Amino acid sequence: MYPGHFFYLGGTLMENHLIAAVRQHHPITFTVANTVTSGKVADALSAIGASPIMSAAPEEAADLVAAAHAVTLNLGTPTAELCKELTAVARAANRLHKPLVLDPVACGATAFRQQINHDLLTNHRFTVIRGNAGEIASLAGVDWNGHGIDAGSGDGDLVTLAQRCANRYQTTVVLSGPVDVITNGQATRHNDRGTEWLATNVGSGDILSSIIAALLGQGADPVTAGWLGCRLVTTAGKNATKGTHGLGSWQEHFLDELTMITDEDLA
Ligand SMILES: Nc1ncnc2c1ncn2[C@@H]1O[C@H](COP(=O)(O)OP(=O)(O)OP(=O)(O)O)[C@@H](O)[C@H]1O
Ligand SMILES: Cc1ncsc1CCO
Ligand SMILES: [Mg+2]
Repeated sequence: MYPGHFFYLGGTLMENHLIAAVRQHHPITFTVANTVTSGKVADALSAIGASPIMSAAPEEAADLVAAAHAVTLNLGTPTAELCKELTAVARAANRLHKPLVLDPVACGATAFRQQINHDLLTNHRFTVIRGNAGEIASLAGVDWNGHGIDAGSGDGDLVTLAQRCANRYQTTVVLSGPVDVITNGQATRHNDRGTEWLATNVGSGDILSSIIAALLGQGADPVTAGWLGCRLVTTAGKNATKGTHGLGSWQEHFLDELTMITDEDLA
């Protein structure tokens, strides 16, 4: 824990104060990013008040984890070389007790991605796994028609799916989509805000995963961080639709809304 971190108060975390705390303390949020959305994730983190840093060099993995308040492994563009980095970062995060988030992008799409995710989840402990329904189904070993980086389609109850994944890996799962499901296998929360622009925008999920890490870095418990991360992203996304003409203007408004968001907006 760090000075200024928030603790449980009478059993309830002061969710609203977490945003203020992030703006005041700027938790260093280290993302091993994908090569597509790295800049978008850094901008979104900066907009909410966090201090982003991205790196893919195993040589500095331990030093960066030591400096960071929380870490995200985003598996959007994996390579054999990057696997050294992923392992070094995950090992350091567990050793130094830093919150660790996994974004298993398109993990069911190829045997290569399946193997990397399997190895990471077998050898390291993750605080949160954040993925869409197709990704969480793949990790849970449930049949699903994934669609590249998108959720695709499948049968079954999303809460059961998320709980199964959480129990399998002893972690908290944030299953994102039109309704977000956040569960640690026992406690479960939902967030039903949003806009289809979030699905159209490439990297909304990547942004969400790293924002959840920033909230964990500020001392939030995993279910609270997952729920509040979803609430932040979907509220900013929804408010950004005003005066939007297309994806370009929505993206600009979205960053503005993330910057200006208030407790009343989130309520
Ligand atoms: N159809 C939708 N309607 C409303 N909100 C949505 C919809 N789809 C996704 N979202 C919101 O978008 C955010 C990102 O979730 P999503 O499931 O799209 O991630 P993802 O598929 O991993 O995205 P990406 O791969 O582009 O990073 C979540 O906060 C979720 O609530
Ligand atoms: C489009 C795309 N391809 C690999 S990662 C990525 C960004 C969404 O995660
Ligand atoms: Mg994704």
